[in-house]
Amino acid sequence: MKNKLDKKWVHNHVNNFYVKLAKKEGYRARSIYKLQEIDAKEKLIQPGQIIVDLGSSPGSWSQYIRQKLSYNNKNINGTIIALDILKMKPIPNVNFILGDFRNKCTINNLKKILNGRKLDLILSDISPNLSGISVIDSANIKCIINVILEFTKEYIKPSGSILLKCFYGNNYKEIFHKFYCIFKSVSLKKPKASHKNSSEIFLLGKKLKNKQLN
Ligand SMILES: C[S@@+](CC[C@H](N)C(=O)[O-])C[C@H]1O[C@@H](n2cnc3c(N)ncnc32)[C@H](O)[C@@H]1O
Repeated sequence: MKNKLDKKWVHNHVNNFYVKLAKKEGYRARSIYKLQEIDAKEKLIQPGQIIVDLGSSPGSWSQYIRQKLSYNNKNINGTIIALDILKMKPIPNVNFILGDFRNKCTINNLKKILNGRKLDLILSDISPNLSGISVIDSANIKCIINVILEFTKEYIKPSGSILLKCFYGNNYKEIFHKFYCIFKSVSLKKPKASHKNSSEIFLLGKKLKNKQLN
C-alpha cells in the first residue's frame, strides 16, 4: 500500500514539474519535453523539412517544431502540418487539419497540402481514448498504428524518419517487428517527461529499407 502511494506521489510530482515548466515557458502541454529530449539527441527537426504532427492538439509539439524551423519571428523554413480529431488553437505557419487519421478523407486533406511532396519527418503523439478494457484498447492502438505505418510507407522520403508513440501491451512485439521490416534503423525512446510507470514508449524509425522504396 505504502509502495503504491509512493509511486503515485512520484508520478504526480513528475507530472506537476513538467506541467509547471510548460506553463512557465509558454507551451500548451507538458508533452513538449518528451519531443524536446528526443530531438536534442537525435536532431530530428531540421530547417527546410516537411513535417507532419499527428495527434497535435493542444499544440505543444507544433509550437516546438515551429520554433525550430523559424528564422525570424514571422517566417519558417519548411512546412508544418498538424492534425487532430480535436480542434487546435491556431499557431502561425502551422497548417491544421481537423479529422480522424483513420478516415480516408482526413488523409486526402493531408495529401492536398503535400501536393505531391513527400515527408521528411512524421511525428505521432496520438493516444486513442482509453476505455480501460485492455482488449479494446490494444485493438484501437493497433488499428491507428497500422494506419500510420501504411501512410508512412507511401508518403515518407527514403531518407525520412518517424517518431511514433506506442504502448507496451499485447501488440507491441508485432508493431516493433513491422518497424524492423520498414526501417533501416529502429530504436526505442523513453524520455524523462514520460513517467517510467506508464506503458508509453516512443519508437524511432529512420531511413526506409530498399524494398519499401517506390
Ligand atoms: C497526448 S495528446 C497530444 C499532445 C500533443 N502532442 C501536444 O504536444 O500538444 C494525443 C492527441 O491524440 C489525438 N487523437 C486520438 N486519436 C486520434 C485520431 N484517430 N486521429 C487524430 N488524432 C487523434 C487526441 O485528440 C489528442 O489530442
